[in-house]
Amino acid sequence: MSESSLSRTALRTDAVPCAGELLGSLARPLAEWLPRQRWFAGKDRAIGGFGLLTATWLLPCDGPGEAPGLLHLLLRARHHGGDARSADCYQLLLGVRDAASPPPPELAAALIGRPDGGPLHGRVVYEALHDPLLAGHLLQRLGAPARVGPLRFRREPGTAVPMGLTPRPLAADQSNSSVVYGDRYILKLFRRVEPGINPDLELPLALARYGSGRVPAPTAWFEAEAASEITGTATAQPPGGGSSEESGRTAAPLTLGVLQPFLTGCRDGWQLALDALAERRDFTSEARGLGRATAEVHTGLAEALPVCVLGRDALERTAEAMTRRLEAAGRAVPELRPYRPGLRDAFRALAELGREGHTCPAQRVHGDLHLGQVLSGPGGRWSLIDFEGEPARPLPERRVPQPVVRDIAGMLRSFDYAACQRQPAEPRSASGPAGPGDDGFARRWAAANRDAFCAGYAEAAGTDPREEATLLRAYETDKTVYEVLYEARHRPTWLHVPMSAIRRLAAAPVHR
Ligand SMILES: Nc1ncnc2c1ncn2[C@@H]1O[C@H](COP(=O)(O)OP(=O)(O)O)[C@@H](O)[C@H]1O
Ligand SMILES: O=P(O)(O)O[C@H]1O[C@H](CO)[C@@H](O[C@H]2O[C@H](CO)[C@@H](O)[C@H](O)[C@H]2O)[C@H](O)[C@H]1O
Repeated sequence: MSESSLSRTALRTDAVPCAGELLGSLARPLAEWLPRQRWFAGKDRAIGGFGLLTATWLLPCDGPGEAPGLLHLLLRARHHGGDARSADCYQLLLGVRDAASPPPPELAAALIGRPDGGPLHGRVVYEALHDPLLAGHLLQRLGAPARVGPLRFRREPGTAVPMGLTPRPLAADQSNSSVVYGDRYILKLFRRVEPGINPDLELPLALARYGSGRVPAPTAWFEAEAASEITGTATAQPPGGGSSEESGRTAAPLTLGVLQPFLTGCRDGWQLALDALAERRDFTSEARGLGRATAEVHTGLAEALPVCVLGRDALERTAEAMTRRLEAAGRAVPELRPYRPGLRDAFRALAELGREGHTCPAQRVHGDLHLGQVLSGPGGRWSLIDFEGEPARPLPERRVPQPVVRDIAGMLRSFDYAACQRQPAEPRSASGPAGPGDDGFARRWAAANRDAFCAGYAEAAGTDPREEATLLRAYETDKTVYEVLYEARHRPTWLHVPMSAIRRLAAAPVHR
């Protein structure tokens, strides 16, 4: 969470009595469990303390032997040595059972721990989404718009949510957590949350209301209300942690989860691309269709949401921001440092474009488009999902209108990523994917699909992104820098994938 949004976030611990003690009893198990979660952003630093923003019983846990309780928490995890303003805010849904009737063995992997003292003493807490009883209860809540303490459950008018669908948590390696209900709906629970509507609700809702058939339309969602008053504070430290004081106000509600139809019979673009590569099969017809689908979504977003034009100042500021991201990534990833001078040229050329009087239309975009974010359904029809944007960027930044080439650059990078996968005939490396130089086929395959994607985009949009070479180059460079940081943090054995593109981009002259 950014400093400014954090300081505006008020505390709402009124929904649960003894919130401070509650947090105190959870601090130790959470300090061990949180850093192991894929969606936890602060893996590189120890947790220094927690602050509770809201705590809400969605199902009370009343006494020994009772049915499981469902406890909703929004808490801040402060990094060791950092202050409250550098803390991230996370959403947790905890199952709570009496230790005398603990969760059944099939929930063993979902166990978080046994709180020591406080109101949860003698209880077992675990990931609620893995418990069919509790995941089912959440669906009921989504089907019946209501307020529960600081939480508000909402449903799109004219929709209904069927009850009794069997839940299963999605096993995918995700930035958030999802549950599929009876293969009919999928609920995405956002993990690291910030004040403001999440673009993964805002954009699909706007597109669906506009009439786009390229996105699953949100059926229901829930959010934490903006609190106008500071109602209290509760902090707790894990073992060895320091102290923190928190206070503030918030203006915007936080989007916490979105329910949307589950698209059955689909495969994601990443799997399809890898299959095509493994079978040495042409993929250009699919890539062309994907370009068309992307252009249609862009047209819908431009119709449904505000657009603007980036002039000299805005293009210069964009180039500066890209340069700052490059410098920051260079500080974090030493491998990137030698290539910075060549990469900066791409950003300089963008600023120069602005100074020469060029302008560029900007609008809301997907923000993190890649082959894993597109699903191919019956007849090969593409749908786009996950409009959250790059999870590491502050939410206000993700909601700013941008040139459409940002998404195009993302997808072009993805074809390059796919081409870095080792061919099945070769032994699979335990240390991540191979390099793009493995064979000429993969390199040609990526180039052909990058072209086909742009051609498809041009067919539907009427403008060919390849004609905006300076813009595209700057955005592709910026995306690759982001990927370097992402891989260094999350999948170090994949770091060489964006690094091979960095070498190419840094060496190739920038043509204007
Ligand atoms: N509406 C949907 N229908 C079918 N599968 C979906 C749908 N939405 C998401 N998925 C599946 O769930 C996975 C994770 O969803 P995503 O929105 O990308 O989550 P995250 O932001 O956590 O990465 C996707 O890769 C896709 O396989
Ligand atoms: O899908 P997410 O919203 O979690 O996006 C993040 O993770 C992606 C990886 O899962 C990452 O994408 C990068 O790897 C992909 C292959 O796994 C590749 O297709 C993309 O082009 C590449 O950027 C994405 O950057 C990150 O934000």
